[in-house]
Amino acid sequence: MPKSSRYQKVCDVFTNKVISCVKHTHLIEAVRLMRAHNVSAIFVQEHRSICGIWTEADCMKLDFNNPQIKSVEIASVMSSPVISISSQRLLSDAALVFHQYSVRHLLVTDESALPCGVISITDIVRNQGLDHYLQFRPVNEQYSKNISIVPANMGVSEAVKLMYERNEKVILVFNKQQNEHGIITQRDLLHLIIEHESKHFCWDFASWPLYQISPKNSLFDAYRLMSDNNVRHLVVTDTQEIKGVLSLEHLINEIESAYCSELEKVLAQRDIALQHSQRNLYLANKIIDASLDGIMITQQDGVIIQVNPAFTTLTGYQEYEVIGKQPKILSSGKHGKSFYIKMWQSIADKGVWQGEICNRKKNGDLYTEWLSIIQIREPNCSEVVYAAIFSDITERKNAEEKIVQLAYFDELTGLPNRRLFNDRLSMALAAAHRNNDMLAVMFIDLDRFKEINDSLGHSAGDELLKMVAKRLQALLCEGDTLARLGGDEFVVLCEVDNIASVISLADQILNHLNIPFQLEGLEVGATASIGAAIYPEDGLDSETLLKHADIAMYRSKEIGRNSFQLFKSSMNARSLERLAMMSRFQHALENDEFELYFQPKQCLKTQTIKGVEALLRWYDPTLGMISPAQFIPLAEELGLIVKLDLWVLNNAGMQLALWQQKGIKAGRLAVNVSACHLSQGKLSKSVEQMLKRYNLSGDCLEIELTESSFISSFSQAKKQLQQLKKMDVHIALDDFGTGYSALSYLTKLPIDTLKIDASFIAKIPDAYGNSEVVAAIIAMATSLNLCVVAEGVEKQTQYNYLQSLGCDVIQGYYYCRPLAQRQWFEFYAQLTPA
Ligand SMILES: Nc1nc2c(ncn2[C@@H]2O[C@@H]3COP(=O)(O)O[C@H]4[C@@H](O)[C@H](n5cnc6c(=O)[nH]c(N)nc65)O[C@@H]4COP(=O)(O)O[C@H]3[C@H]2O)c(=O)[nH]1
Repeated sequence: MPKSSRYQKVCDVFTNKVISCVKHTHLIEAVRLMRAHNVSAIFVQEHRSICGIWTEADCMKLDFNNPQIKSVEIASVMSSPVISISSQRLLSDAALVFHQYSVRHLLVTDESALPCGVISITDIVRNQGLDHYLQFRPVNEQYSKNISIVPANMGVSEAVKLMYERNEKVILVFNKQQNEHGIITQRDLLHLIIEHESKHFCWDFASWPLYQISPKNSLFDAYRLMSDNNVRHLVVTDTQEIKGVLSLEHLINEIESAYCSELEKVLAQRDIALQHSQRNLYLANKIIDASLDGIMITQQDGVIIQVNPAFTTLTGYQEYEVIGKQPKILSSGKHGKSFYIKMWQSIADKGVWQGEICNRKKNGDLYTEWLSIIQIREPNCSEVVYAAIFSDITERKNAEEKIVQLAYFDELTGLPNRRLFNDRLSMALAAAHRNNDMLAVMFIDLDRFKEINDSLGHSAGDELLKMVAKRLQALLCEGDTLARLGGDEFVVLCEVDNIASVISLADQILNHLNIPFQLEGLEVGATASIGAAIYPEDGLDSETLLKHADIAMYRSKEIGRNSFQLFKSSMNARSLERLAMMSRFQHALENDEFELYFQPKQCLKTQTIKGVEALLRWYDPTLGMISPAQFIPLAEELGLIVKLDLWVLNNAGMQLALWQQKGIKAGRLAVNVSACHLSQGKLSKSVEQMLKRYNLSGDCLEIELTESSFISSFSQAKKQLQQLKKMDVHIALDDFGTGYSALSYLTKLPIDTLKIDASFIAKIPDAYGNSEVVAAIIAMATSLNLCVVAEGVEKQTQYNYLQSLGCDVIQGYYYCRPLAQRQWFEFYAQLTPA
């Protein structure tokens, strides 16, 4: 079908005139009506509705010999029922109806189904624009060749009968007298009804002269000739000889067949398109069903018309629960009106909206979805539908938040971490610079946190850090930042008006931390060392301020902890010293700059020497003599403590071998071993190798450990100590009384000796309870069959008192200071005169 007419409707081409008569109308009246309106069909009505149709072609069925033909009632010759078509249907649909019912006229009905006109097959064909098609068809192929020619004097009824029998729509009449041909058509038969009585012969009804056309002409020429002369038949003549008749019907048939073949093509294409779209629809539905994204389709008024299975999975609503409802069923109430106004504005402007939205599931849970809403305009109509496609991104959002949390916050305390602190510090510095403000950066480091952690376990340590964070936070003002930089290190950033307020804040912090914490049913005290640096006095940039606050904090530690220090420029030198020591220490270990000193111990009962403790000394050519109290923590920090232990063990072994050679019998040599060495499970192996290397028995060696060695991994420590005992090595518990003094260790671990910390000995004898503590320790150790050594005995009074308590051994300046090797040999020589 030509493209232009593809969407033409019946109402575009029909004749909006319905000529009708009632059932009892006589034929003659009906024919008069038809002629008056120049129509080829008349409708018959009964009770105001159309019940039949009578057309020119129906004339053929009449008996013209019937003298009553004029008064035949139309109802007896009409065709019924009448086929109708809506004026809004496409012409292509009308063509199908013509075809289906083999009729040439259809009654056209309006939107209220009332008759409003007629459409004939000719109307359709004329409107199909197939003129070009007629131009390429010669008359030769189309006309009726066996046309009857009857004599002029033949009775007209006879001629009609002949036409009916031969199924011819025209008949030629030859008038011999005039040597002229005339023609009678179906339309002429209508005249016959009217003039039935006055005319009897064919020639009386025939039209002449005839319009002629050559078989070589095109059908288009024939069509023009017919339209120009308002005739419907042409006689086909070839060199004056009549070959047949070409009627408008032939042209129409020709056009019709072309039209039908076009129509078939179009229908075939439509079938393919339909199959295609059905397949597309099938695939689309499959995809929608299989989609992991939730899909919801709504009408223009928002009513939900389709959802997919993923919608149910994500929202919890079954299909039947939402179809026909509005999408607000999912609303979380978290977005204001303006959110939805913007969303719909975007859809109206761009046809699409994408974004995050918080909705509510059927079970009430809130979830965040990534939603795309697409406006879809339905083809060939103004209807709009909306497709909402969404995925649940709650987990992703949570993960993102978690990432931000992890990136900027300390997981344990929830405080800002170093990164966030640095950001805030930079911003605060920029603002302080603009407004000439003063800022304080305060480093807070818990004292002896490691011991708490080691003795009570990591989870208790974590709990303590959380409680400390809470206490610190409670002391700060809004706008101040408290961050945890790691371990037991906290840092505060606050805007201050003067130095006094910094000192006051530090005091408050120290006081609040001094209040004991309740940790796993125990009261645990915590102190802190605090250092602060002030902007702009102590530094203009983050790095300098942090460094100076750190140095001040270290100074607090050095002066005895639980204190606060403001940065002073002189501190810088000390910190540089520490740095220098760090790099020197590594060098010292590699270059054997360490030396063992020996401090003998005395048995109080026999007044004789009872063992020796090996004490490490470091003499650096530039830094001078450095105390183990300084470099042991440094070695721990640098991860070199085990290496240092091995150096000591090896040198102790070397000494013992030498002493044996020299015949020195001073009892066991005690060696201090780090907690780390024991907890790594390497100590017994190290000792075994050393004893083997110097061919020594374990009995000549004592290992001094502090309580912290057992706490981090008790079972590991126990195993190690049992191994040492198997080698006959003695074990001493050092600094007893300073740690947690958990008595259970004394019974569960194979400990031989208990060393009372010098801090107790320094205070005895006194009236403040220290004497009682020492007395109790000695009594307990005796009852557990442990040897007791009192450390740091300097005075005669201490000596006497310890003796009165039945203490086994003393160690301290009172008996002997730690001695270098040569001095030690001399000391020993004095004890045993030759
Ligand atoms: N005021 C006073 N002090 C006295 C007296 N008698 C002894 N001392 C000192 O007390 C400390 C005793 O050693 P410690 O308690 O094991 O305490 C030791 C020990 O824990 C550690 N240490 C020393 N040598 C080593 C070692 O080779 N390895 C390890 N891991 N630690 C060591 O360093 C700590 C300090 O060692 P030093 O400075 O040598 O200090 C030694 C010693 O010189 C006295 O009458 N009065």
